[in-house]
Amino acid sequence: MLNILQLQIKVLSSKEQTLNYIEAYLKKFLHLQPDIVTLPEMFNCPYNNKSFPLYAEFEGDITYKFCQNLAKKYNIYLSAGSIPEKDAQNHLFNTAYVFDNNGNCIAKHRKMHLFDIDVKNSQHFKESDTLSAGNNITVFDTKWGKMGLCICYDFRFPELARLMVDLGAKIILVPAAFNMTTGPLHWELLFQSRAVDNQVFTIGTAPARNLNASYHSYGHSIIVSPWGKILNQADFEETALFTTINLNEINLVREQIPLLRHRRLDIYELTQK
Ligand SMILES: NC(=O)CCC(=O)C(=O)O
Repeated sequence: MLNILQLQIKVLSSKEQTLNYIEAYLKKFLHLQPDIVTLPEMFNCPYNNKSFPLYAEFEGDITYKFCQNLAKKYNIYLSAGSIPEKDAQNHLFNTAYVFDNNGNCIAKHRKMHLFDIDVKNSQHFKESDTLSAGNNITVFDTKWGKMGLCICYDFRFPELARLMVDLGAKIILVPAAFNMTTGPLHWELLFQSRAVDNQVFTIGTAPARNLNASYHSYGHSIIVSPWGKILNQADFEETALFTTINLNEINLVREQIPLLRHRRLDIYELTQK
């Protein structure tokens, strides 16, 4: 059994205030004894290209340290959403970290597929105006087994999820911030599809909607079982989702519907370069 707490928080314009707020908000739910706490994509920065360079931090700076301490202080695994990260060459990345309950960083993922879309008379966003793409598939060990980590638009690519599962991931963590055009159509569908195809738990954590922000998050943080069942889902407001999952469900569904074994790997293969 694994207790998951997803914090669908609002992103404030002051980074310091957001970090303080996260700690205060988390404290309200600690009595539930979460094992893993998850945060949204770009949780310390308004989601827009103007803000990414302004809020960006080197690895090990204030937000990183805050997350490390939070994990250790409250004895939780923290999937620390994502933040704008800068490197020594001043490249910016959309980067997700996971910390264990001793505050050790056990995973780092730089968003591989940048969110560049242009829907006619509707949602336009071009992350590549400011951000560079990461090049690594991220699967990491925990005491509950292997988990995969990707960020929002990354999750649209079924090849990535399948490669994570081939590397042993049993849960896929997705800090995300879908929008009001694609969210209502694709959000649930994607989390259920990836869960059903790969027979894993999928966990998407989004920011709460802020109508004063330039980008309106769809919210709807979600957790789906390997059967494809939505176990819990938020609406758009600030909230915390607490869900207990049974990892045995992965084996059960895989024994009863042996999709991964039934693949015709003699005919086709998916390989990582
Ligand atoms: N932040 C993102 O990557 C947004 C992805 C999104 O909204 C989509 O439709 O995909």
